[in-house]
Formats: sequence, C-alpha cells, structure tokens
Amino acid sequence: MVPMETSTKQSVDLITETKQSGDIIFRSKLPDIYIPKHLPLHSYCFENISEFSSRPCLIDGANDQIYTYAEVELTSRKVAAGLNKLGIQQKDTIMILLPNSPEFVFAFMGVSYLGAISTMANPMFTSAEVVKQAKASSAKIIITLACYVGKVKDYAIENEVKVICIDSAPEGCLHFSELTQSDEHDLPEVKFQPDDAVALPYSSGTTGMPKGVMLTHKGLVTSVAQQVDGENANLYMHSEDVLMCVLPLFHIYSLNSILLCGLRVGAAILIMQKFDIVSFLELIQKYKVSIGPFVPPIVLALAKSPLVDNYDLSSVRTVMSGGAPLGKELEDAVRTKFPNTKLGQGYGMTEAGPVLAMCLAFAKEPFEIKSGACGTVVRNAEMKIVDPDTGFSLPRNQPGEICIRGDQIMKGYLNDPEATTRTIDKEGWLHTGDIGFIDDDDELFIVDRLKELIKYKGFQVAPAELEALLVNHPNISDAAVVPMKDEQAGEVPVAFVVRSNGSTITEDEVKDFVSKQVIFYKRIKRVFFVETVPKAPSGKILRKDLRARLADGIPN
Ligand SMILES: CC(C)(COP(=O)(O)OP(=O)(O)OC[C@H]1O[C@@H](n2cnc3c(N)ncnc32)[C@H](O)[C@@H]1OP(=O)(O)O)[C@@H](O)C(=O)NCCC(=O)NCCSC(=O)/C=C/c1ccc(O)cc1
Repeated sequence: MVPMETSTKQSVDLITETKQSGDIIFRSKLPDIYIPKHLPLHSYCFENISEFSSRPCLIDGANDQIYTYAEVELTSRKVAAGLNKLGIQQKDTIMILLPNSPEFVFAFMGVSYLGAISTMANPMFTSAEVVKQAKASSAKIIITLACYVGKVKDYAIENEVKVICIDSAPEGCLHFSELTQSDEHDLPEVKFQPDDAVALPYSSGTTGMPKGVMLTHKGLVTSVAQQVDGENANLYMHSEDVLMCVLPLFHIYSLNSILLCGLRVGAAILIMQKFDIVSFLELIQKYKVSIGPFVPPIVLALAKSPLVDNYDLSSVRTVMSGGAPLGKELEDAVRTKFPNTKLGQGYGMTEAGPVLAMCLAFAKEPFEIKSGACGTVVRNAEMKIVDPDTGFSLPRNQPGEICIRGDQIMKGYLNDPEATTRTIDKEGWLHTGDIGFIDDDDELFIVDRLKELIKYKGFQVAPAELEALLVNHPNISDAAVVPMKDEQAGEVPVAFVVRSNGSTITEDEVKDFVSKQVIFYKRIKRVFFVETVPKAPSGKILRKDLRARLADGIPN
C-alpha cells in the first residue's frame, strides 16, 4: 500500500468545503489516502495477514473456540472450492441465512474468493420473507441451520436450490463440511473486475419495497479503507484489538464496520449469536473487548442496566453507535458513566456502502467532537446538503437532504434501474432521504427523515411492504404505515386503516393478520381506523400528515 497521506497532524487550514459547479461540497478533515480499489475484497482484507496469521481472528463466544487468521483464510478458500464443486460459478448468488457464527464468515469470504455474490437474510424472517429474497436474488444455494430449513424447503425443491446446513443436515440437505473439506487448490482462476458485486443486502432505500443493493469489491474495499486505512485512520483499530460482534452480520453495519474492518487490521472478532445482557457483559470482561460497535438499544442498556456495575469493562476504549439516532442525553449519560471510553456515532445506510460519516474522536490522532453529531464525512468522499425543494446545495448550519458521492456507494439496485436513478443522480450523488446539517466544525447532525423508512432498534421496516399486506385483507380498503416513537425500540410501525364498506374488523384482527406474515420487528403495534388515508393528487401517501397526527397525541 502506498499511503499518500503526508501528515497526520491536524491542520487548521485544511480545506473541508469547496465549490464545484455551484455546489457546496464538504470533505473530511483527514487527507485523502491511496485505496487499492483494484483488489478483490478478500485480497484486500487479507492483504496484511502475514503480520498476524497465527493471531486469533474469530472467537466463538458460544463455545470459546478460536480460529486464527491462517485458519479463517484457508477455510474460506476451501469453501470457495467446495461451492465451485457444487456448480457455483462467478457471479452466481448464494444466500447466507445464518445468525452470527464462524461459518457465516467462511461462507461470505468463500463466496468472495469465487467471484460470486452473497445475499444475506435474517434467519428469523418468515418463510415468505426468505423466499421472496431468495427468488429476487436468484440464489442458487442457501446456507443455513437445520431449524430454518422448513422455511425454504418447498422453494428449494421446486427450484432445484441446494440447502447446506452448518449443523446436522436433515434429509435432502448437504452438510457445510462438504465445503470446508474441499481441496483449496481446486479453485478455478477468477478474473475480478472492481465493479463486480460481492454482497447483495436488501434495503428499501428511500421508498418502496426492499431491493437488492449491489455492493461491489471496489465499493467495500473503499468503504473499509475510508474507516481503518491511512496513517491517521478515522476508525483506529489494530491487531491487538478485540471487536465485539453482537450486531447481526446479515446487516451491512456489522458485516462492514466489524467483520471486514476487523479482518483488514488483524483484530480478534468476538462473535455473539444473540444479544443477552449477562453473557454480553461476561464476554466483554473475559475477552477484554476493546471496541464495541453498537446500536442505541445496546448503548441504552450500558447506561441503564445495574448489572453493568458487576463487571470490569475497563478494556473498552471505543464505543460506536450507529444504525439509528442516539439522543444527546443518552450519549452524555454514557460518557459520564464510562469516562475512559471514547463514545461517538457513525452514520451509515446500506446503499451508501454503507458508511457516510464517522466520529473523528475515533481517529488515531483524535479530534474533539460534540454530543449528538453522527460524525464527519469519511475521507476520499464528498458530501453535500441539498434543499429538497430547489435542489440547490446549502451552506453550513442549514438543514437539507444529505447526499454523498464516492467509490464506496452501491452500484445500484438489482434489476431496478428506475429505483437506482431515483437514488443516484446523473452526477453520481446518492440521495439518502435523511435531513441534516453540517456545522462549523464539519460535524454532521441528522434532524429529520424525508424517506419512508421505520427503524426498530436499527432494523429496517419498509412501510410499503406492510401496506401491501394490509390492503390484501378483504376487510381493509386502504392503509398507511408510519413510525411511532418508542422508548425501547426508537420507532415502531403503526397503521392507519380504512375499513371496507360494512366491515367491523378490529385492531387485534389487523395486528394478527400482519404478525403471521412478518418477522417480529415488522409487527404493527397500533392500529388507528380512519375514513380516508391522506394522499397527494399523485396518489402518494402524505406520511408527514400522519406523523404529525401521532405527534399531536394518539388518534381515536
Ligand atoms: C441486539 C439488538 C439491539 C437487541 O436485540 P434483542 O434484545 O434480542 O431485541 P429484539 O427486539 O431485536 O428481538 C426481540 C425478539 O427477537 C428474538 N430474537 C432475536 N434474535 C434472536 C435469535 N438469534 N434467536 C432467537 N430469537 C431471537 C428475541 O428473543 C425477542 O423475542 P420476543 O421476546 O418474543 O419478542 C437487536 O435489535 C439488533 O441487533 N439490532 C441491530 C440491527 C442492525 O444491525 N441494524 C443495522 C442496519 S444497517 C445500517 O443501518 C448501517 C448503519 C451503519 C452505521 C455505522 C457504520 O459504521 C456502518 C453502518
């Protein structure tokens, strides 16, 4: 690697705001660096492995099993060879339907070695939700646990999709050892293009149904480099760090900012399958976790749970919160409780690759930051704030839509050019649907959301998906779903429902109808019956009006 960074010293006259074709563009306070964008993701992640090949790479929190870097790298190549033996070729898609586990990592990296694409799905999804994603992504193999096979069995048989289990494989399924016992030398020669997709997470973006987000080798390499590369890395981590990996790897936050960043620097990645406060605290103490990338509900638990005082958490030097907004009060409370820990926020969105902004207090040579900010735009990228009505870019301290440009953003949505052009404009700017401003110190503050999205504990809920289910009910003629504030979850989905003529359908009936079809976090928490759903002449639901009604007090 040839770092082009000449100085890591903070310079007061660094130009972080420039004008280009009339646009006001913001950049990081950190200088741009050389990023090896030509490398495939796995080569980039394991580029420096010789420095730490015998160090722990993955620690399985469930059974204390440790896999070294050499083992993880070799097993990933074996998985690639095994997938190839099963007929998987470059550009084919594999579905990873797994909770956090070492096998998740072997599968994801193995798929990368083969030039194939991983689509990750929440194993708690209902059968309909999994099948929808498997179908849309044309997944050829599904890697899962025996207890989830029932969700995909019929689909797999009808479509000749192979199912591989990482535990005991039921009849008709293969065992993961078929992959890990392959000869790594049987890997075919793969010619990688930087713009080839490697990951296909699903996200609804600013509007509509969940869509496949094509993240490329170049995009993910760039995103990881923006965080952990350079003499003065923005998110400083190294091979002696232990990263807590409790956030689900099937979402891009954990996949990118924990797994891929951790691999790049040679850190130990401590895998937890499910959040449970006692085991979480025990594992932090036992393995001396130093970096905790979390979401606000976990930060809340750290601030509020009396159990925290029973453990020695002094090894934790960095706590990052992302995935949903962290209130200033909570941030201050945690800071007071853990004075020796750096706490700050990162701002990500699946489509943006995902990281747009990162707290500069996490840099190797840290900057002063303010509570409530979600970081400063990452290096090697451009950010602008756009007036949603006029499209003009705005100066500091004026809120508008946050837009980002750089090699890290998605290539586009799979098979959806219309949604892609709605999100990435002709000049390459990705429009986030979030409203924020940049202050005099280059810190970004998010203040509102233009997009429809609901965030339950950092999990995405797409209103359009729930509305489509609701209007399918014979006793419902129209429906709109919006977020309602919730202390535990941040937001929960609630529905405004128009009954069909003469129908007496009740709130519980509506809730049950939806609950049967969706994962737990998409369940509708309240139903408000209305005469009509407010709509613009174009037919677009006026969600702002409904959100305002909720803010004024519970309707009905
Ligand atoms: C760990 C959390 C915070 C809390 O988990 P929980 O305490 O189990 O609560 P849940 O509400 O999630 O789960 C509740 C239910 O699910 C059940 N459950 C739950 N996982 C299980 C299980 N593995 N088995 C079996 N039952 C289970 C659980 O038992 C429970 O069941 P029940 O009591 O019947 O309702 C969990 O909500 C969580 O992982 N949230 C994070 C989601 C997430 O990663 N989002 C990121 C999206 S991508 C993005 O925004 C990117 C931003 C980004 C930002 C910065 C960056 O640097 C980069 C990126």
